[in-house]
Amino acid sequence: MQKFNSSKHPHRRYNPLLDEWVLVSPQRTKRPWQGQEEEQNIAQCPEYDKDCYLCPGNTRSNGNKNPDYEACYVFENDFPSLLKEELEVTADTTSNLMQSKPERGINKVVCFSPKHNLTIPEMELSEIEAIVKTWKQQYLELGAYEFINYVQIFENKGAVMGCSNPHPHGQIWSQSSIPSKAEKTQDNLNAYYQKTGKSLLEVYLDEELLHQERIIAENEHFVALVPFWAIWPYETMLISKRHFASLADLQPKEEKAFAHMLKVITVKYDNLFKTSFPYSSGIHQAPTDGLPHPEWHFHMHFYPPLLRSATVKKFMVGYEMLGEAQRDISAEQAAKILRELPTTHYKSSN
Ligand SMILES: O=C1CCN([C@@H]2O[C@H](COP(=O)(O)O)[C@@H](O)[C@H]2O)C(=O)N1
Repeated sequence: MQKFNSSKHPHRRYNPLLDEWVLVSPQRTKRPWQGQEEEQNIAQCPEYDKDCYLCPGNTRSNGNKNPDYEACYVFENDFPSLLKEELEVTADTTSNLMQSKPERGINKVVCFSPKHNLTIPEMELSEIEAIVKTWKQQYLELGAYEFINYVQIFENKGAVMGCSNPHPHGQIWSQSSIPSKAEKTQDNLNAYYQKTGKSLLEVYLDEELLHQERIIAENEHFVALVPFWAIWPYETMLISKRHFASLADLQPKEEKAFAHMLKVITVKYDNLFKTSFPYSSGIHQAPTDGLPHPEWHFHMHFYPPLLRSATVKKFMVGYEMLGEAQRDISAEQAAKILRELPTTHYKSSN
């Protein structure tokens, strides 16, 4: 019988944050591709677009006017997925199998820069630090509402991610409940913490730093890596070295280090296929329910769709919808490729 080799043979990996498995098939990376190719959106954007709803001084689609902002600009989403108003709940008529409940929340749009054509990897560190400070301020402000118990900060970047506008921006959806993925993460972090008195991600990070094979970059306060259980080909995580629960605890030096690591990972991403690299990214951190959350360990996920070029993306369909997530290229191979990419943006002159 042949000896199992994880870089050659199919195997499943366990994700302790979501209590799920992923199928890894490293032997499939050579299969030919005659499927869909996403045409590359290489149209060069101007620094200001008079028709852009997010550009400074422009009027948004519902008539609200943006100020001539010079750094980050935050406004309440004109088409929110959640509403602030409290609703009177009538008697519950559904069965146990059909449960539903009203959900309140506040949606914000965060414009990262007044420049329509700037992206995070092309920003100065000071501009990225301004985004981090804005995220922290929004987390504190939204978390202070008594009916807001969870704040999801995220960015959909690139048309292929359904992003409706190339202007650099992200969103914040804050709400009364803890949404499913954050709740599953919290349950698993808490189970580990109750059992060991330790932070699952702190112990995990120590092991990864020992192995080094999935590490992409590190600075004094943060590590960028491809998680052992990664699903998307170039999925990564930014994990704080210190065990703290949320942006509320981020110290000034950590703010700078977080901004630096955001720059490093997004520059490497753009350098991978020499294109503006699409992704959905988001921060997972403690709820704002006023309870102590010693189990939470601040971290950020990057879920990029591209598979092997600027125009070939991974699809989570078929077996992944019915069985479980599956990937070809291994986490170790993806980490090595990202680790070896330069931290100078391919478009920069210097
Ligand atoms: O005039 C506008 C246009 C877009 N928006 C909001 O901006 C958000 C754009 O974010 P995405 O491109 O990631 O979908 C989207 O949620 C949309 O509702 C406004 O609030 N006002």
